[in-house]
Amino acid sequence: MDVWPEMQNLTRDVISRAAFGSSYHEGRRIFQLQGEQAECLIKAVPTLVIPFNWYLPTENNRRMKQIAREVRTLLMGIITKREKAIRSGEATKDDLLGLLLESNMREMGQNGKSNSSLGMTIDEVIEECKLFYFAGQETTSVLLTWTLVVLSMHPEWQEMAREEVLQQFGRQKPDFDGLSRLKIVSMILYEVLRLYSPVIMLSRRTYKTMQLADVTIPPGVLLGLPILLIHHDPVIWGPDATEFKPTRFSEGISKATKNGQQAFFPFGWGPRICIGQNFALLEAKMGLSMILQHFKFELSEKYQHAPYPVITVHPQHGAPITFLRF
Ligand code: HEM
Repeated sequence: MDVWPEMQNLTRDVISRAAFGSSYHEGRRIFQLQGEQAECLIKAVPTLVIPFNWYLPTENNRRMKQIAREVRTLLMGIITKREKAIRSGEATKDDLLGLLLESNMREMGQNGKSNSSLGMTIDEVIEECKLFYFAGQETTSVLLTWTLVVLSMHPEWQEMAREEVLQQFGRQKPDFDGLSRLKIVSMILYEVLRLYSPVIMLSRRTYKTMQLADVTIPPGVLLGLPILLIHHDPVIWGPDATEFKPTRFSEGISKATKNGQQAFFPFGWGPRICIGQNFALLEAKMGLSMILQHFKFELSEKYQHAPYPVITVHPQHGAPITFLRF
């Protein structure tokens, strides 16, 4: 089976339930559209050097605007339904959207104005929802897909991970405490995040003159932080930088590099570090543990190794893997 769409469905379902309380089916169209939007964006990137190209009514630009409108309408529907349910006391408030709306309504209420500058506008709530839909699933499905591919290529690590999982949980459903104790599985996930960082690059703009070693950077300069490149640099990781070697993380992240340099940042760094990193790692450990508990797996003959970036690193020709129940 091609595990790539399967992992996408899994992580969509998880984020949909955790963040929006709705089932995967309710968000299905939004996910399809967000995926198509990412493809359109990638197509548009080479044309951005043409001045004002962004505003031209090209087919790609028109489709992007259409998608943005449709996603907005769909999210608006979910939000208004939820606002009504909160007001009538019918809604559960333990998912992200519930918490966001409830706190927003309280904020607005306390300030006695519906347009209080302290609350969020409906557009801001929509933007937060879009970000969580995208940030919360695409990245984690990529992590799980590459983990299954890499463990198929390295059956000895697959077996070690399975042994650890079976020792911890047997055939029982994994729980939070047990998942936090999985050492080999964590090392494997870190190594996959290093070699196949779902996000390949971050950007930052200087807001004042900055000094970087002996380079002075004026305000307003856009800097690219090439995560994937740094994660593969032999100067930092050693001559085996491109090899799958989870043992480099056996004493934690800070000891994984050659001279203790902070060079592992798949979730970003600083004040804007990924808000969902613990959620993502827990989800990946849970998904992987449940697969390892029940299946052995290997790459199908049809598999072609071709990681390529569509905002995150996708397997270009899918990830066909054969599963054997045991
Ligand atoms: C393997 C999985 C994931 C990876 C590799 C990842 C990676 C990242 C990265 C690199 C950033 C940008 C940080 C920066 O600009 O410095 C980010 C931001 C963000 N991520 Fe994740 N992420 C993952 C999973 C998740 C999940 C599961 C959620 C939600 C539950 C999530 C929500 C967010 C949000 C909301 C932001 C924006 C934070 C901000 O701008 O302040 N991410 N993520």
